[in-house]
Amino acid sequence: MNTLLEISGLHLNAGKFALKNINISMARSDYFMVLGPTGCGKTLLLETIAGLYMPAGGAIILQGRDITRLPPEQRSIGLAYQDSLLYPFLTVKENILFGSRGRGKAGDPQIRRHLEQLVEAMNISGLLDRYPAGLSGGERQRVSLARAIVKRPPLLLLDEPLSALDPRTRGAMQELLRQIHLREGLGIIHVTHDFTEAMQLGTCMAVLKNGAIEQRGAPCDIFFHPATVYVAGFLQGENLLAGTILTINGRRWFRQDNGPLLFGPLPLDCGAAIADNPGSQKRKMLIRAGNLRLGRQPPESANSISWTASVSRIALNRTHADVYCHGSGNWQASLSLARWRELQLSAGERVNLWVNPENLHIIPEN
Ligand SMILES: Nc1ncnc2c1ncn2[C@@H]1O[C@H](COP(=O)(O)OP(=O)(O)OP(=O)(O)O)[C@@H](O)[C@H]1O
Repeated sequence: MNTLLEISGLHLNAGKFALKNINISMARSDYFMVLGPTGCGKTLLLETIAGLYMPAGGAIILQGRDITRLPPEQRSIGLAYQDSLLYPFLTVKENILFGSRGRGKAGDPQIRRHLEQLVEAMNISGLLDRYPAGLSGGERQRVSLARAIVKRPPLLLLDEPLSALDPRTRGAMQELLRQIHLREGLGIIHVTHDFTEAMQLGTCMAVLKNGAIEQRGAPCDIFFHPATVYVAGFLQGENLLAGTILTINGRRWFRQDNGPLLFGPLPLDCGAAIADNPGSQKRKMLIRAGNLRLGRQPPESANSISWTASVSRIALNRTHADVYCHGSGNWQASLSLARWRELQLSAGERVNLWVNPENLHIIPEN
């Protein structure tokens, strides 16, 4: 891997809060999402990388250079916040060039040329002579992004850059960020509490819990294979069952607590939790709603684990329908709109639910 940023054993004390043993390794081609609930330390992490806080321990290496103790202006890192303040008495153009002006680089022909390309690509060339007061939220956000990247930093840090935008502007900004990432060739660390955004943009992801990284990996992998109940909960894991792992004739099964269902045989790779720690122990099992199948007829495959339940309600979304059922527990299945229209389901109806063993994921209880 062509490493852009290597953070190892980073510790930061901030009053009663601490960032603990943060390890991140990313390439220039990575779009790294940091995900977590409010107060878990996302902003502090970005600000420590940017140099606004001095860590108590650990190292931050950017492009092979140890920047751990350097002041922010010597780090070559761009930082943009959700509500980045623009200077009200400066035009958009002056705002974008502000940092460069302070360092005597605003007249640099390379920066000027880059500014022209950037404002064109970000669709803000018509705003350059305006003042921040009359700009919309989406326009302000694009201006603060342009300010953060005009000097072509190798690393861009974004703190919830999309959360104040309406869904349509957010979609357009996501596309813009993707293009900037590819075209400008800069690594991005993007902080959010929205896991859909993390799934849509990220090539890698870290989930934070109380100042420490709880899980790190590819977004899709974390989505289907959360390592802990905390991560499964934060990623809104839909069917999270409590139960026990049993060994029957040398094969492992999951028995649902307070219910009749037995799931298995479990595949060997259904979660490190069992391989490491076999025996009859308490576990959680996750079935993502998209992996829970639903129909009027039982499944055709003999390998599927199936049971019956009643439809309690149906919630329509833009791209799919969530069908909530009750029977041997509470269940949520996600159907494509085409499948939902084909089935013509109604509340109270009896249906078959089923899941294939390869879609069962086991998580330790704690
Ligand atoms: N300078 C500081 N001194 C002391 N405590 C701080 C400081 N900055 C932040 N904190 C505390 O550290 C914790 C983490 O804050 P941080 O802003 O990093 O959270 P966050 O994950 O970004 O939250 P949000 O999603 O709400 O922005 C919070 O409890 C916050 O009050």
